[in-house]
Amino acid sequence: MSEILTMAMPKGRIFEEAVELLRKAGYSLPPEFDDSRKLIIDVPEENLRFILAKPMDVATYVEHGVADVGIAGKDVLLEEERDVYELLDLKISHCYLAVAGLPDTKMNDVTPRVATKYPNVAEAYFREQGEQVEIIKLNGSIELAPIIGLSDRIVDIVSTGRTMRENGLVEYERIVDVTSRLIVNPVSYRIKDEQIDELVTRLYGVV
Ligand SMILES: Nc1ncnc2c1ncn2[C@@H]1O[C@H](COP(=O)(O)OP(=O)(O)OP(=O)(O)O)[C@@H](O)[C@H]1O
Ligand SMILES: O=P(O)(O)OC[C@H]1O[C@H](OP(=O)(O)OP(=O)(O)O)[C@H](O)[C@@H]1O
Repeated sequence: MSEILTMAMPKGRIFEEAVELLRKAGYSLPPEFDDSRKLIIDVPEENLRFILAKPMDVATYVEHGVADVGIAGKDVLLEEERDVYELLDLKISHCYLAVAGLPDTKMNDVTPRVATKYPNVAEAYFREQGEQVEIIKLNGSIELAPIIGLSDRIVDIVSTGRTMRENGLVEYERIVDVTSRLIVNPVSYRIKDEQIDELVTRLYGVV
């Protein structure tokens, strides 16, 4: 009998797609996955335990080994740089990170300000461009920042482009494409290699 594998799942918009993918891969997940406020869901028939975390925290649980594997957006992995291995591109929750701002505006020459939920990604991007900027960390509604005069630019997720459009912003540069990834704790990968390989194989077959 193999050990229980603990998987950290991101609550929010990735969750539904991730559950659908796991079901496609043949995992039988109970109705609790469709409508519940539970943060831990055990599925003993599959030898799986699911923990439901904030998307930005998934890699933290996996790095610390309280979850063996997890599903996280590439945006989170780039921002957090956690000590985890990326095993598979699940090709769900497609979007990209971009620099945006009000149309036909230049960055302030003296103190260009960039608002974002992704301070590390933004910092690294502008450093590579040779531009020194002040990063302003926000937790959401990032598109507000240039409209209200808090920043010259934003670095944020774009999917359909609707939020930018409806708030009168334009895209200046595309930074990186984002999809969700299956990640693993390096120690778990050694100890529970057979179970994890099976998970990867089954998911690989349906992505
Ligand atoms: N508009 C989008 N379309 C598709 N995928 C997105 C979009 N926005 C974010 N994502 C992806 O989904 C992940 C989780 O986004 P979600 O909005 O559910 O979480 P969050 O914004 O961190 O949570 P919260 O809004 O509760 O603070 C992101 O890390 C990213 O990979
Ligand atoms: O291109 P679109 O399809 O419009 O999607 C992009 C929007 O989605 C995300 O916001 P979210 O809904 O997570 O809101 P928040 O940033 O305020 O949390 C992202 O931060 C953008 O604002």
